[in-house]
Amino acid sequence: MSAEQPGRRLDVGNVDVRLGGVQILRGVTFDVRPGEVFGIVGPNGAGKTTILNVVDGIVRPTAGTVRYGDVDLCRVRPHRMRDHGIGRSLQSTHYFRDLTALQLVALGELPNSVVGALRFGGHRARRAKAAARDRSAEALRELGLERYAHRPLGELSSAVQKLVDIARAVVVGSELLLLDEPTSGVSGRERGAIGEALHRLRELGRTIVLIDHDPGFVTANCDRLMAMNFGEVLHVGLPDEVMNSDVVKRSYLGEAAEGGAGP
Ligand SMILES: Nc1ncnc2c1ncn2[C@@H]1O[C@H](COP(=O)(O)OP(=O)(O)OP(=O)(O)O)[C@@H](O)[C@H]1O
Repeated sequence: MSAEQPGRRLDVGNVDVRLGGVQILRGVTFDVRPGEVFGIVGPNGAGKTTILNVVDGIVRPTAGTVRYGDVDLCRVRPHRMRDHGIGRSLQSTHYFRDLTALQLVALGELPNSVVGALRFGGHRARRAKAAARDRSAEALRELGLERYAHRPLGELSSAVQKLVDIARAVVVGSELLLLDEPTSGVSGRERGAIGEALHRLRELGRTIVLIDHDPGFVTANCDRLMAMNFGEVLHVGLPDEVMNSDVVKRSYLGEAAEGGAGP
């Protein structure tokens, strides 16, 4: 990407994580610039999801720093990340198949609706609920999904279900979106729709950190990539540079480095 957009930068510095006596992350350092799509790649168990868990406060680092602009995210509780503009997609929407697209997106507004009802009751609670509904409909529109608003998720294609959940993440966090495998379970043909949505979100000034296993998808849709293995960063840089670096080919692509198939 060229000149940096205005906005907040995510800075992860020297993060270690130990869980159950096992070292999961070691010295992980990277930054995500405002308005960029930043991809994290690596084999199963490399520590990718743990990084998203550290950023949104579900896992606390045993050492290191995580800052978003001037906010120390290590001091923010997970349910307060929304106050700092941070939203996250679900790995699967399977348990919500009976909800309509609009209802799933509105789950992102639930804390505001519930707080409104408990605090104010009656008329103001109804207003808070209507505002939540409007905001959810707007997030669906932002991703061109308004025609699915009243359809149950279970009737929609995997790609559209993923996009609806990304719209829910947008409702939760308006600035920084953490997307865990947005193309998993989505056919190659439909992945283009996910890529287009990422570009649209970026045009609207949102910053995206995503994990994905599809080298073609991340190369086509990310501004920069970070490759990991065994809880450590192997390489951060432009997609082609990372995917073609010797250390990544050896550690991540495995056989591909010797002329075989990739993951
Ligand atoms: N709560 C936990 N307690 C102990 N070990 C854990 C815990 N959570 C994750 N791990 C281990 O940490 C390592 C990294 O897991 P993580 O889910 O971050 O990897 P990943 O790169 O996202 O993998 P995948 O691509 O399969 O989702 C794995 O070996 C995993 O078994």
